[in-house]
Order: sequence, then structure tokens, then C-alpha cells
Amino acid sequence: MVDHTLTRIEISKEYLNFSAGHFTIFSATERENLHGHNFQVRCNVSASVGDDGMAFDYVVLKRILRELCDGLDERLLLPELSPHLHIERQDGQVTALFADERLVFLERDVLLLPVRNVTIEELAPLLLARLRDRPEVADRAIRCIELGVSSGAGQWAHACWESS
Ligand SMILES: Nc1nc2c(c(=O)[nH]1)N=C([C@H](O)[C@H](O)COP(=O)(O)OP(=O)(O)OP(=O)(O)O)CN2
Repeated sequence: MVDHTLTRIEISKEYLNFSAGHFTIFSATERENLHGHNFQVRCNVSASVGDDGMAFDYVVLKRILRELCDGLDERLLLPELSPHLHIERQDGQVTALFADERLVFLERDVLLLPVRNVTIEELAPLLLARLRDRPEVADRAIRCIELGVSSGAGQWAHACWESS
């Protein structure tokens, strides 16, 4: 008889974090002041356990998650897909135009993300997609991945993928 049992492995390591600046945009005219958070990331993966008693090597998963966090660390995150923010890049500077404001930053300090807003509910699916894009993760034993992003204690957004 085929065993359909799935086992969930939870990765929630203190070092899976990134410190970043952002501002949440609430409308065409309202936004937060620029500020930062120590964002935390965690990930649950459900998979079938093989005859060798392993689902997958979670050390590989931790390495990838750490690389994803490092890629966002110590940068000002700007949403490329916001309907309310126009972004220009010239002469080593990034200018974000919001309402009647011009926010000017050095290119080295900024990271443009393909999101509509720099919120935890946009960061979680973005990091989940980047995790799934990694060939090491394209493991047929993995049936479900849930990735969480927190902007502070007690507030998380989780994005989930399930294999069809
Ligand atoms: N749906 C969302 N709403 C808001 C988000 C978000 O990501 N999704 N983000 C913010 C801002 O990041 C805001 O700076 C969060 O501030 P706050 O909740 O106060 O963060 P703290 O860690 O300081 O939480 P405390 O409860 O004050 O400890 C706003 N809205």
C-alpha cells in the first residue's frame, strides 16, 4: 500500500534575518516615514520521507534561506511595482518620486524589489518564489513550502506553495 504521509520540517533560525529600511505606502498621498526593521524569516517544508529516512537535507534549505536574507540585508528596499511611486536611476543615484516628494538615495544603498509595496505580505511570496527558483529545492519529494516574514515580534505574513 502506498504511504501518503507527509512530514513537516520547520526551520526557524535566529540568523535567518535581514535589517532593512523601507516605508509602507498607504495611498497616492500617504506613506510612512522612512524607517527600518530587523525582519525575521522562517520556513516550513512538508515532504514525504524516503526509504533512507530523510525527506531532504535541511542544511541545504538553511543555506539558501540565509543567502536570500543576505541579499536583502542592510539596504533600503523600494517597491518597483507600486502604483504610487515612480523610480528614476541616474548618475549613481536613485530618485523615488512620491506625491510631491523627491526622495534621493545613493544607488549603493538601495535595492529595488519586484513588489507593489514593501510589506511583509509582499516580501513573503517574493522570498518563497526565490526559494522555489533554486534548483536545489526543485525536489519532487517536497509537497508544500510555507515561508514567513516578520517585521517585528508577533507579526508575520506567510506565503504557501503546494505541489499540484
Ligand atoms: N498589512 C501590513 N500593514 C503594515 C505593514 C505591513 O508590512 N503589512 N508594515 C507596517 C510598517 O512596517 C510599520 O513600521 C510597522 O510598525 P509596527 O507594527 O509598529 O512595528 P513594531 O515592531 O514597532 O510593532 P509594535 O507593535 O509597535 O511593537 C505598517 N503596516
